[in-house]
Amino acid sequence: MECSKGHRIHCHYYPSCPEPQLVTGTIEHSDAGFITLLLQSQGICGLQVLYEAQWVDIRPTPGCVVVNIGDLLQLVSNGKFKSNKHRAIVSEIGPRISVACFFSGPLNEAYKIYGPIKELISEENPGLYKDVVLGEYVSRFVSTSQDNYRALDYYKV
Ligand SMILES: O=C(O)CCC(=O)C(=O)O
Ligand SMILES: [Fe+2]
Repeated sequence: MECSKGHRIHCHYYPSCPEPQLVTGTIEHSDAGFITLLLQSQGICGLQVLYEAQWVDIRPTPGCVVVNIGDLLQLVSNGKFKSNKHRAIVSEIGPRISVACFFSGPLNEAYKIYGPIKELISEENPGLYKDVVLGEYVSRFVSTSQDNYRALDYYKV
């Protein structure tokens, strides 16, 4: 599927803050691509995942990388893998660094099409998503990422 083609690396630096409850580090979102590998600096907790309507801390563990499932993997797996909602909060104890590597497919191939894998679709398991054209999907993601709506929602059958 060429999902590792065109990966991007984002480095985040969250300064410490005396009033962290007043500040957002990274707003609630799910990642748009297939998979994200996330490395966190040790000692300070910041990443939280939404699980059963609660924000759960994902503590940095030495030698471990967090693997986040993204919206495109949810789409091609016809919902078998579910992308997770997450956010990053800031801390009063000190600054935090995270490095995210996004595997989002060949982003320079605007006309690349992704859809639910045909072998996963049957009469009992109908396709849940329409095909997406990668360039259009990325534009939708950029224009919807500031609200609570995901680009993926546009492609539900
Ligand atoms: O800084 C973090 O732990 C999360 C960053 C993140 O979710 C992202 O870059 O998509
Ligand atoms: Fe993310």
